[in-house]
Amino acid sequence: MSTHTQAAAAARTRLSGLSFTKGHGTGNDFILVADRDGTVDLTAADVAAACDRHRGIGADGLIRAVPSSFLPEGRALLQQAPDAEWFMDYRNGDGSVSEMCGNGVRVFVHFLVSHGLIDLAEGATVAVGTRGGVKIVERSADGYSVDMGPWEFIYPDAAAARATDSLVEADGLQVARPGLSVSMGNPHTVVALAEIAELRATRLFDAPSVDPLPPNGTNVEFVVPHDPLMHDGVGQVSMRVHERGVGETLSCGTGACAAAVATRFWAGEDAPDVWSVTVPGGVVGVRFRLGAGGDEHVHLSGPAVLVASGTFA
Ligand SMILES: N[C@@H](CCC[C@H](N)C(=O)O)C(=O)O
Repeated sequence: MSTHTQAAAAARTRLSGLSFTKGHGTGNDFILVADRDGTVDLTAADVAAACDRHRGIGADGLIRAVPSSFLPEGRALLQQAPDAEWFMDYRNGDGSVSEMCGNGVRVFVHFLVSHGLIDLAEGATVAVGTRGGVKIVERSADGYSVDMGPWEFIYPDAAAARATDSLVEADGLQVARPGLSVSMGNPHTVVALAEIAELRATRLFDAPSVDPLPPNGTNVEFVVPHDPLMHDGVGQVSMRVHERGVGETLSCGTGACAAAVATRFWAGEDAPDVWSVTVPGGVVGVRFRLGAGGDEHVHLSGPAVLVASGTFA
């Protein structure tokens, strides 16, 4: 047996008997595991085996729902937000950790509600602990809306000078394109393309090359601003994404936020504060609003769907 096969077999043994639920937000899919007493210890190999689309359940990522009090980073968050009872322990499909997942946090809250772990009426909010800080999630009539907090440029000096911060190459694109790197807690590099045909022709099986690569790697979004850019006062973009630690996904919530940040920046002063981002798996909404501290927050809205529950054999 190869080393890889042995590691996968060992991971399957460790996962055996674990209950899970499968869910998605606009096609960005997750395995969700409830860990009420903080005893589920998953290695990167376990997560990769579970997310394997041929030999596992298959998913873009795995989310462990664990009381914040069981994790050092959760306990630190509880000091400032004692109501952030549950922590979203998010891992990418390759087992790596990310700071934040915008689609995942909606599906996470829907999982908590559906499993009776929290009560959340329509219009009510819940505080969720994440590695990217506490996020406030509101239940709406058709999904959830998340206050993702403030955004930042990863290279603020380049953005202030309206200079290119990186060059991005991908299969199917003839020449390297300028990228704008935005942090939503996790890193993103956004590239504008002129036409939908170009977006379709871009091949995202392999990771695009980004030079320079932000210090912790990056998720790469290719966006096409619609023409006209606005419809009924709402900015419109189409997007495809190659996610760090995953590959191409049908949707990325933090990526949609970064795409709206970048397109609004490129569009200038008259650009709207409300955006509709079309991804291969559906449509998510992005809205910019002032937070209580006077800084600008990004709000992400979209659906959350649970499709099946089971137990690892
Ligand atoms: N799909 C997610 C983002 C998941 C994390 C990302 N791959 C990273 O490594 O930062 C989303 O909906 O935001």
